Amino acid sequence: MVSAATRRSLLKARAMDLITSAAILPLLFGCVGVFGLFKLLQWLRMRAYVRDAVVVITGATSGLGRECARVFSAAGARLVLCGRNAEALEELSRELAASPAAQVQAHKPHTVIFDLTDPGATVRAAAQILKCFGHVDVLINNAGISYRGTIVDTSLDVDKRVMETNYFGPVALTKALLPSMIRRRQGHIVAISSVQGRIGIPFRSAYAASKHATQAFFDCLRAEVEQHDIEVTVISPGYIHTSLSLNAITANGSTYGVTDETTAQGRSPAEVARDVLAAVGKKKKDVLLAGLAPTSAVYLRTLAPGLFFSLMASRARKERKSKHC
Ligand SMILES: NC(=O)C1=CN([C@@H]2O[C@H](COP(=O)(O)OP(=O)(O)OC[C@H]3O[C@@H](n4cnc5c(N)ncnc54)[C@H](OP(=O)(O)O)[C@@H]3O)[C@@H](O)[C@H]2O)C=CC1
Ligand SMILES: CCCCCCCCCCCCCCCC(=O)OCC(=O)COP(=O)(O)O
Repeated sequence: MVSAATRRSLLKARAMDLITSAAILPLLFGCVGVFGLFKLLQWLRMRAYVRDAVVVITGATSGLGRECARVFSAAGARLVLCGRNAEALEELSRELAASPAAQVQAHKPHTVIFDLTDPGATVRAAAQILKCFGHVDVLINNAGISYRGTIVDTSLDVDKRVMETNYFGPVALTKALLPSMIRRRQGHIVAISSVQGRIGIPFRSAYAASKHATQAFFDCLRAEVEQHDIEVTVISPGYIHTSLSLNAITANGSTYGVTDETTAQGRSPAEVARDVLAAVGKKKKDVLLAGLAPTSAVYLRTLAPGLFFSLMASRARKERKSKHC
């Protein structure tokens, strides 16, 4: 014999089952569907923004720049590849022209060779860049060098070289291309900065200073060119597995020539390049592409500066001991 109370609770359970299957599940699928649709539309809009856009990439001969070239080419962009090594640029240009994406869209990349530390050459290069397709839609200021050394031992020439490459070069190129963007009321300027544009870590003074200057300049630019419908994106990655540490310069200006463990363990440049494409496609203003520790360090610098400075001092002591400097 089943009691009335048990029958009632059985009925209740059946009703709950019905509601779950009749309301919750369709609601859940609906939400997933709407989210999927939103993501698809976002992806389509991003693709449309980049397809056929004239994209200029500095430092395209290596690392992140080369991967950005591959990713933007696959997305259908018309590329102007910049660097100092003509042979490396031509090789990349041939590779991209032969890729399946180029077979469909037939955009052969242009190459422009110049050294960012030479302001005259940079201004002449800007004129050459504008001649390639008649205008620039997206400028990716990616080229850069890093540095390792103690401040006390570093010659001022080294500080200047890092600033010229990472700051004055991109600033000169941006200023030279900006008037044409303003006339067209269209354009997008990207600066590849670094986590070190947000925090200063020991033995990276010149590099961190150049990246802090980059962050500040492009933040000011964003505010000034908003009235002309020009977008500005600053991207601050953490470690990436590239030749950055190998090519870094030391206190006396010589090449460091070592791939640090932090660099070797960094993210793949192809993955970061896809994040750059997404940031551009979504017209993001400021993007920090870093893991938990560097991201926490950035917040700590603002919220608990005293603690951050103690951590950096202890990092300096440890590094000095391990490198006897
Ligand atoms: N790797 C990392 O851990 C991180 C890198 N970044 C940033 O990413 C950007 C790309 O660096 P990454 O790919 O890692 O390093 P790479 O050393 O692999 O590439 C640097 C690129 O910059 C170019 N370059 C250097 N100096 C000049 C110059 N004077 N004139 C013109 N081009 C120059 C190089 O060209 P050439 O072949 O002629 O030397 C090369 O193409 C840099 O701005 C760097 O600060 C940011 C965060 C982390
Ligand atoms: C989980 C809680 C952690 C609390 C915070 C602890 C503080 C940890 C300090 C982390 C410092 C991160 C430094 C990251 C530097 C970086 O990513 O730089 C990117 C580059 O530009 C690399 O250039 P480099 O020439 O230095 O290789």
